[in-house]
Amino acid sequence: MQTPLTLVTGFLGSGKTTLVRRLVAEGSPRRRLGVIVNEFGQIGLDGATLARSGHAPIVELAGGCVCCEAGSDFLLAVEELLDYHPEQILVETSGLAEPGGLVRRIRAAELPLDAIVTVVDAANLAAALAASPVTAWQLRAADLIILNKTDLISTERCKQVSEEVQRINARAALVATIQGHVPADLLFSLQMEGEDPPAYPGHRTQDGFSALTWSNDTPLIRSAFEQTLASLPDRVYRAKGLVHCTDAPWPNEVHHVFGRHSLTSVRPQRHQQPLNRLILIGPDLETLAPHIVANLDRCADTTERASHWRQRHDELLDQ
Ligand SMILES: Nc1nc2c(ncn2[C@@H]2O[C@H](COP(=O)(O)OP(=O)(O)OP(=O)(O)O)[C@@H](O)[C@H]2O)c(=O)[nH]1
Repeated sequence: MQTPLTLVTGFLGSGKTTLVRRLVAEGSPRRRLGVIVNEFGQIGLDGATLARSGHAPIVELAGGCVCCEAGSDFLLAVEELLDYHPEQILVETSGLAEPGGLVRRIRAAELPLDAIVTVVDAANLAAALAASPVTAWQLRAADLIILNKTDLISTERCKQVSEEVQRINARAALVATIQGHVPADLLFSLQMEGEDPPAYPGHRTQDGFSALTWSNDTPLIRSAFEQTLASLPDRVYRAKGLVHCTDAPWPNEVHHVFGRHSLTSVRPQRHQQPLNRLILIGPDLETLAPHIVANLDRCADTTERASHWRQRHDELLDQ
């Protein structure tokens, strides 16, 4: 029997990696997982995040949506993963992928597809729907909708958002979650019903989204960096990356989703090059790029403090 696939989709920052990370960390009863993770930006970050969470084999496809630019590499990624003999393959699409195009590829390759799972940021559904038609396509394609981040809204609001989601897709099962907490058994017992979602070729060019990559090799002043994140233009819907600040030796995983940001300290890695990197995603970021890059560059700490930090950082890693 061929290894079945489950697609995990959902708009930028909705919590797809959080869900997959949990499944990888907790493992799935009876199923050895393999993961394909697709990123819109040129630098893949989610693969490293997932690798820190467990032992499942992971293949990363960066630099475009798996339904279009990265599509030709998708089958190669499946083949690569099959060398590890997984019993279930999770495919995490980029936040801008439209599932119909990917389903078409999967069907053409005669791979078994179990179900499409769509993760929704319950606190930002309206913003995501306004940001791109992809949000509604992802919802309509779903067999299971995971209404995530319900900790950020009231019970009353959660009910309204559930109703809105059900107006878009009345067929899918709906589960409200915090941090993508869904039992693996529920997720892997799904079977696709109904017709395949339609494909929307060329959706990326119509959307006008772009990814801006920023990196540098000097540790940052935390307060300045946080201030810069807080004042990012509204059009930057999503930013993520890994940065080092001079107040601590550990790197920080950075997330920014529709104006809300967080920095979480993670395990250090030796000789990480570049020291800091951030990917920012939104429509037509080219015009904003010089301003954003200048503000981020200004967060670098002084040469003297940076050299102290490097010494402390290297000593710590040598211990
Ligand atoms: N408050 C809250 N934050 C959450 C929840 N789930 C995820 N997050 C946070 O939301 C941010 C984005 O989560 P990810 O899992 O990286 O989202 P994603 O959909 O994989 O993002 P992209 O791959 O960039 O589209 C991170 O800071 C998560 O910690 C939740 O239930 N509640």
